[in-house]
Amino acid sequence: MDKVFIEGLQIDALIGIYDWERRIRQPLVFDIEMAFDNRIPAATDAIGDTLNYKAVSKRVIEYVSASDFGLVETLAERVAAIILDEFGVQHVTLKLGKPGAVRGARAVGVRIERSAATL
Ligand SMILES: Nc1nc2c(c(=O)[nH]1)N=C([C@H](O)[C@@H](O)CO)CN2
Repeated sequence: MDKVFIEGLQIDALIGIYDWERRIRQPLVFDIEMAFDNRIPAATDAIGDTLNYKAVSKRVIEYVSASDFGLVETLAERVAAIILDEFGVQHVTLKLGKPGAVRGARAVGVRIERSAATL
């Protein structure tokens, strides 16, 4: 299946389990891959036939900026559900990285795969 992807989408959010983390905003980085049949927009050359990565990015930025979860697991799950529910995507792979959260690691975080069929 074809994919539409969004790579390295950086968004500042309130996230974390420690008291000091509840008082600051931290950068999060999203890599998102969404299954989509790109043959139709390729034939019509029409933006309306695409899975519009700008529209998805805008929605993810809006949601994550306003969120305040403790765990990256929770946030990743909610963002994946939004993509499946609101954009008619059948399958999504989402990596959520929290750079700088662990000294010595470039980033830590989670990678999840979710399907509309199993929601
Ligand atoms: N699996 C997870 N482990 C940890 C998380 C998390 O969200 N998922 N969060 C933290 C702290 O908030 C950490 O990021 C602060 O440095 C620790 N482990």
